Amino acid sequence: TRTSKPKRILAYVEKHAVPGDAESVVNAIDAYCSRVEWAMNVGSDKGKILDRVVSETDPDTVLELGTYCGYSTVRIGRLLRPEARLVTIEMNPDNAKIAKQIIALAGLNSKIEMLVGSSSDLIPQLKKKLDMKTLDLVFLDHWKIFYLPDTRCLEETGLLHKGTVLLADNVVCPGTPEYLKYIRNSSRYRSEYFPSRLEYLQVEDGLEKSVFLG
Ligand SMILES: COCc1ccccc1-c1cc(O)c2[nH]cnc(=O)c2c1
Ligand SMILES: [Mg+2]
Repeated sequence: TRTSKPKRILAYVEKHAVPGDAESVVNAIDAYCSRVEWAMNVGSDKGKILDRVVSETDPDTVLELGTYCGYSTVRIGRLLRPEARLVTIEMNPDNAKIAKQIIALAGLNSKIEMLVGSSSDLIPQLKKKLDMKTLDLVFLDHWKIFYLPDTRCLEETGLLHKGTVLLADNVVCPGTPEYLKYIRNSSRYRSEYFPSRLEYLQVEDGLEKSVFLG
């Protein structure tokens, strides 16, 4: 097929964003997806909550699960200090190709590394592959059935430290019942739900913030 939704989003960003201006990239994607065609970016309402959590955490190391077109990758990356690092994992190579171009256009290549593959395969390799000591922030925004197994894997690979923040998108819509049940009942986390709206729509959704207690 000639174009795909991610390709149409990239074309719109190339036309309307200012190269090197991450904010203009975020605004261009929101303009396109609110006016032309819906896409599963975290969006601006939940994005403002994401911004606040990122700023309060002020992380040196961030892991994003689920890149899609790179909207939240850029949204997070624009708030990071120059020496901070964000690793984002995307399993769809076509999406990864588009996201790489959107991240480059935002001028964030120096802070962001994209890995293409399954999170379950790549998480165990993070420690040695990227000399990842531990993660300060994890943004879960990929397939909902992977939230819990990937969280268990992060625990077991020693990538979480006392105070690591897990922030999960879509805990209401489409919903992540197993993940919520685990994280809210575990004595190893302190969780808080931030109600919001599904991106570009009036449907309820929200973010679950969970602090690892060690
Ligand atoms: C493909 O379903 C799209 C959809 C349809 C209806 C409601 C929600 C969603 C949705 C919203 C999101 O923010 C998402 N974030 C990450 N991975 C997703 O699969 C995802 C799905
Ligand atoms: Mg999402």
